[in-house]
Amino acid sequence: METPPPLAEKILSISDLERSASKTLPAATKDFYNSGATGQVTVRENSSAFQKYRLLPRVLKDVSGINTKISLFDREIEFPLSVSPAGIQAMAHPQGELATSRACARMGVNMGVSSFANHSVEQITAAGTEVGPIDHVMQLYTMTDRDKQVRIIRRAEAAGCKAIFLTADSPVLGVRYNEWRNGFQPPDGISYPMLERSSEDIRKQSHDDGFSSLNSDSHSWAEVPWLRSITKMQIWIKGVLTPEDVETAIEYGCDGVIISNHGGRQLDETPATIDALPACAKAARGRIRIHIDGGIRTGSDIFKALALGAECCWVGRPMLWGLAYDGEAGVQLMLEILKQDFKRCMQLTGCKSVSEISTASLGLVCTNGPLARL
Ligand SMILES: Cc1cc2nc3c(=O)[nH]c(=O)nc-3n(C[C@H](O)[C@H](O)[C@H](O)COP(=O)(O)O)c2cc1C
Ligand SMILES: CC(C)CC(=O)C(=O)O
Repeated sequence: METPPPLAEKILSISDLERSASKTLPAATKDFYNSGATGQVTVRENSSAFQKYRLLPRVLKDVSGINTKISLFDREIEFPLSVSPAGIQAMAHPQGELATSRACARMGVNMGVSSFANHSVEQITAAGTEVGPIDHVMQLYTMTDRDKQVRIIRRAEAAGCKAIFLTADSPVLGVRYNEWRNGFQPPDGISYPMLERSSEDIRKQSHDDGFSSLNSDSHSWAEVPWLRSITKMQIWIKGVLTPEDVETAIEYGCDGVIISNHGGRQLDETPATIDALPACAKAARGRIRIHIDGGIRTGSDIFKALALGAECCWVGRPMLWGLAYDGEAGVQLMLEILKQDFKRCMQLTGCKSVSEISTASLGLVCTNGPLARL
């Protein structure tokens, strides 16, 4: 009898991908990837908050030849999405970040490289650029060892990264019951080349202690002028949720902010990023780039985020699910699903280019009453 093809299951959506990938992962890895902090309130709300909004299509509009592209780092990307920096991708697939980089390049989107990557920034950028045009950004934590931090910055710059994404929401790790219950540690053989940590070093400590020993809890906005003084790369702040911090990022001359709660993995019960976005975008008044991540799982989520003021969205877990499902091809499938879904959403709402997406296409669901226009 013929054996069925290995990937016979039809993956049509990111939830299909999540379901299928989660079955293939060891329990502690699945929990590490999928869970968040404390009561998981923000993890859940990041996705469910999108449901407050309804799409208001304009009909009988010619949507042949629509254009989903946006411009970022002086280049066009295929649609307003890129892959967030997320650590320890080799647990999902041995090729980890190399596979992600290739898939992003093939699909014409950009990628964030985590400080906790399992391949070096040089290997990751090379893997993508061999496939096609792609820009990378280097994610950075404020570290206790400043020399090591400078080495990461120099290496990222030499490898062609366009920006530093300074993660600002993590002076310490969030309260993650799953990691503590499971005694989470990356499996043997997995290293952090950017942090100059061998697998042996990593396995001497709990994940939480390992993080605290590398990262400083005495960070401040003074990081920004310090970074400016040592690099020409753009400086973005990742983890902003308030208009006040958008204003401060502008004062400090940052190039962009990512409206992010770290996928609900840091402080639980922060607002869903889609709920934090409108006030942040309003405060920005076009003076700084506003991007968003957290809970984005469909093309209409991307559409709603753009309508509410984001220039581009980023996804973390969907990439990890893609990797676990089928390595590079799985990440490509994830991006293909979101791209096609976003394109259909634009066509069905009557938007021919990304610049036409606005609150005119959104309504807000009210508990007792008609849909409110924004
Ligand atoms: C397993 C995992 C590891 C992550 N590692 C990092 C990291 O090293 N640095 C960082 O700034 N954010 C990290 N993040 C957060 C992502 O960059 C991003 O903010 C988040 O995943 C977006 O939410 P989503 O997963 O719902 O798309 C990580 C997220 C996950 C799920
Ligand atoms: C590998 C981790 C320390 C990265 C992180 O920021 C996270 O788990 O959310």
